[in-house]
Amino acid sequence: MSLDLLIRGGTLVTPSGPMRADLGVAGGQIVSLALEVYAPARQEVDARGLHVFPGVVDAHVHLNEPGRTHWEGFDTGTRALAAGGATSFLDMPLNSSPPVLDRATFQAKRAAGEAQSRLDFGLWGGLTPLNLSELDELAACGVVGFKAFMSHSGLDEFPAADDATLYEGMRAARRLGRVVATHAESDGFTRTLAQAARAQGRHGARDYLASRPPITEAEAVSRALLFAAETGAALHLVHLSTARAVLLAAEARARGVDVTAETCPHYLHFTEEDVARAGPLLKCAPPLRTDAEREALWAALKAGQIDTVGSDHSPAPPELKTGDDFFAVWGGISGAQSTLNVLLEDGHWRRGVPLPLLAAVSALHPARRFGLARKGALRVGHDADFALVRLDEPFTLTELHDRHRGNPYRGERFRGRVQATYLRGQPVYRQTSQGAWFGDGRGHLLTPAPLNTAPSPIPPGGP
Ligand SMILES: NC(=O)NC(NC(N)=O)C(=O)[O-]
Ligand SMILES: [Zn+2]
Ligand SMILES: [Zn+2]
Repeated sequence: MSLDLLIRGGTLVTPSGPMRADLGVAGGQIVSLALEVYAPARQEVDARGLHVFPGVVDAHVHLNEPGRTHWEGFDTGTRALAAGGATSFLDMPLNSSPPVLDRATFQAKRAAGEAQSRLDFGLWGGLTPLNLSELDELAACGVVGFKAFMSHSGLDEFPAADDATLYEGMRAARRLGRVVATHAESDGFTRTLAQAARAQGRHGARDYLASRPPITEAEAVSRALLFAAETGAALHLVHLSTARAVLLAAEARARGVDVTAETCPHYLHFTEEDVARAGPLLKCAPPLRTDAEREALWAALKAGQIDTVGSDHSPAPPELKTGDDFFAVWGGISGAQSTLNVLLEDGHWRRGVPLPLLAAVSALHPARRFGLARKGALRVGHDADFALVRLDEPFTLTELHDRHRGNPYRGERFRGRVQATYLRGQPVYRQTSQGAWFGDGRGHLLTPAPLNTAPSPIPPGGP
């Protein structure tokens, strides 16, 4: 067979460990994977000295198009993702305007993505008190799952799911074979604590952090787990910020609850000290935590208790990210480009996390969990989605491609630079001596295969 592309001599990061092998691509798919591939190829890439990672599948981004493209859109957002080694992503139903709550709003976002996205993308639908009757339609459209907020989302057009809505939504999701994702912070807790602080004129960064303590996450996670246990729904806990919450998920899973846990690069890289220093660029909800909490999250990840790492890339224009009232500035961190950088520098280099586990949380597990059958692994028959990475190359992250200049990772030092990213065998990003190069291909909408059960864990500590 003749190949379109041959990646020669790289170190492939496979679930069973790093492996020196050639990778042959035809028709956008991986067709051969062997110590030495002899077939003729239209193009050959010398990957000696490089690691070949499965393309990152970022299951949590907010690209906000249509309607708030000036916050972030498919074009700039997917440049950043591609430069960070991502090849597919799942876009949240907010903060695009209107949010994705029914067929018409799904179609509008789908059209925007098909016109502008450089990467393959799936879409989350919303689960709010406004659209319980639209979940069947959204499933028929091909959403990967339903996203609910258990506290205020920041936008009145996307109201939080009260208990009855969340419970009914889970029953529907179970019937429809889709995952429910929760932003799990207790509304009662956070609302009261925030009001008390503001009433006393306390509105600094530390006051904000103190208004969302770990118990607010643990309480909401427990409630979501109870509802998942009762309804049999598949639950995905997004952006867990504490090891306590991760442990609650692990215990529930041991009891047979179909639950997966996500954390984000910012909880693995920054701490509350950084929030006090960097200000609103590091405001998010749930907020950044202590150094000890960050270490506990890494331990949980190493132990296989964290299934996925998603960026929760959620930028806003600079005017919404400034101001003296920390409660009033927009919450959300720009991190689409740096997920793999954080996993490699903080995980591989500093804490000895095995590469297959890093590939699992960033690619294999999100692909499995959300039914993306041909994504997430370097495997014959899968889409030829991968990133070429020079693992030991130190660099300072200065060239960022997301919409706005404000990015908390700007100036951070990492080892493990992405040299090139390929989507279905086509280059979408390349690091050149003149800077970044981007291809002009467009991504496809990804719709989920019928729901898989929880991802098969990689043994802790690697194979
Ligand atoms: N509306 C948002 O983009 N919210 C996001 N913002 C954060 N995490 O601060 C989120 O995922 O909750
Ligand atoms: Zn959230
Ligand atoms: Zn989010």
